[in-house]
Amino acid sequence: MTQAAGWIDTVLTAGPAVETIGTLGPAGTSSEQAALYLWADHGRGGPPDIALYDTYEEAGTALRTGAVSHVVLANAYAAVHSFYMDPSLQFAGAFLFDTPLYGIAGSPGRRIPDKARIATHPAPVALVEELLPKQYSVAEIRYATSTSAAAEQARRGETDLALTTLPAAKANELEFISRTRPIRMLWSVFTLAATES
Ligand SMILES: O=C(O)C(=O)C[C@]1(C(=O)O)C=C[C@@H](O)C=C1
Repeated sequence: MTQAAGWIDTVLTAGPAVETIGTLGPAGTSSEQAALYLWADHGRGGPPDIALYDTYEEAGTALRTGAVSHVVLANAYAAVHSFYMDPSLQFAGAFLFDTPLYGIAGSPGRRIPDKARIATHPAPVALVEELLPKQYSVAEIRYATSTSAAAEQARRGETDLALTTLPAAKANELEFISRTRPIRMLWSVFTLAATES
């Protein structure tokens, strides 16, 4: 079933201009794609100004210190509560946006053991069981800070495989060995809370 992407807009349109968007990197994450979508609809125009951080917490710090005007984060992120609870931050809106395709990928030509070490971000870990071809089983799950960081682990040979996105697989010259699918995801956008004068 397909569903159109759509917006819950509280202050995105009326609030501060979307000047710079901070989110989770490195390049190739779902978050980067979500930030590009946010920029396309609400950015100030011109080339996308997107700052990628190793963690969502670092993106939050960049928002609090004024290095970025907005942060976008996946609602599947376990610590999303820390953004909702922080009185210095303001929920600006949310949008439904499918992630890029996720699948299990490895370096072409590299032997995959029957029991494989697999890198993944914690949020989509259930997709490992869902997508791993039946001839393989999991020897070890190694958690990474993002789907792109997971792909980097597989490229460096620290794991046999990674659960990652299509853009991150391409950037790290990995090849999918499983079927792929997107994740229907709600994304939250935060700005700095307006200060009382
Ligand atoms: O690692 C990424 O690509 C992300 O953008 C993060 C993230 C998440 O934290 O939930 C985003 C959506 C998916 O559920 C999996 C991972």
